[in-house]
Amino acid sequence: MNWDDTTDSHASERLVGASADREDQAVEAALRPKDLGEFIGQEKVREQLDLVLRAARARGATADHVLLSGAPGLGKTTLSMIIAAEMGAPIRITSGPAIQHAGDLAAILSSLQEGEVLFLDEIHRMSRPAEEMLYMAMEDFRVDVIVGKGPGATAIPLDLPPFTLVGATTRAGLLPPPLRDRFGFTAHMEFYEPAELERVVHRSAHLLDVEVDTDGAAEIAGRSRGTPRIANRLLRRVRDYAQVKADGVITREIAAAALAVYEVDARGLDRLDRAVLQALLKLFGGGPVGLSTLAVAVGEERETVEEVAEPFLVREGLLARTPRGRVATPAAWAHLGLTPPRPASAGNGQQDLFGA
Ligand SMILES: Nc1ncnc2c1ncn2[C@@H]1O[C@H](COP(=O)(O)OP(=O)(O)OP(=O)(O)O)[C@@H](O)[C@H]1O
Ligand SMILES: [Mg+2]
Repeated sequence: MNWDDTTDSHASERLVGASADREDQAVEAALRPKDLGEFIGQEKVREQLDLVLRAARARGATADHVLLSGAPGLGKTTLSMIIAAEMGAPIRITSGPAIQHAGDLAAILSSLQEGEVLFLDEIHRMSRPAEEMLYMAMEDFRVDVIVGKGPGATAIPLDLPPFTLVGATTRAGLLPPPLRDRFGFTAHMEFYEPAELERVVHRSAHLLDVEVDTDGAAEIAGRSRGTPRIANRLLRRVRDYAQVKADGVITREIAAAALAVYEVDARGLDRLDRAVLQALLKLFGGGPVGLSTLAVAVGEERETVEEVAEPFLVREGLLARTPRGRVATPAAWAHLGLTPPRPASAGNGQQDLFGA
């Protein structure tokens, strides 16, 4: 069992989880931007990638290998498809966990057409032997196919047509340096600004034939945790609400009322996030408190608190991880509408109790 699995299973139950759930998978294809021009935000990545692809096209060459890193739902799969589309090349899609043996990879590589894009999702979860085969394939467009077993085994070199590997990972830090170094271009995807997510909401609303006004889109964007996938998911839930409870048009009021039903607050925190903050503030005076204690207080596993709730709370500046434990920031008190206790050093009577 590894952390990825724990996190994914919890995350996919949440409306604000960043991993794709079944419904996302069904509708995402329809919402994916098809070319770089349609791809919203990530200005630097887009500009750089545009140059890489244009130059390759001008040379009539296959594009360099591209590594895309970034949190779930930020557009890695989407970009890989855009790369293929921009190069006018077919795309083959597979993932690290699907390649357990070097032979699996050899079979895929040897069937690629010239110029084809091979999208390798979750590349950090590939097996070691497959990874080593990939080094040679990326660098020399060649693999050694091992035939036979034991002392009689021989390596038969096989030339591959030039192809473009697009690797995606949520954890660039887990990639071995020799693999990372073999990518000609590495793009790190950042979380999106609210204004960019607003554009995502407007674009998706248009594709889904839903009417949303400026404030309505802003309200959804503000609760989407910097993540287009979450923006699209919240939009679908708000659309349902607008259809059932109103005239179908998404305004700020409708968006806020709908997301209140789903317990996603104005900053995109859900019930678990708020439970963690509330325990930290109300039971432990804002901390510091140990992770295990905090987890028991909210009735969750340690890993769930650490992997599912905390990253966003930390990113939002609501919670800090310190060597002495978890500590709430002033912003956390403000967000829950609570008043922080006065610090002991300000002299609030405790000194007298325990002093000489
Ligand atoms: N820049 C963008 N502009 C518009 N929509 C986007 C953008 N990036 C992502 N999306 C939308 O968000 C959804 C999720 O994107 P995508 O599947 O590419 O994320 P991912 O990074 O591959 O996630 P994972 O790590 O879970 O595989 C897609 O349906 C896509 O429509
Ligand atoms: Mg993906």
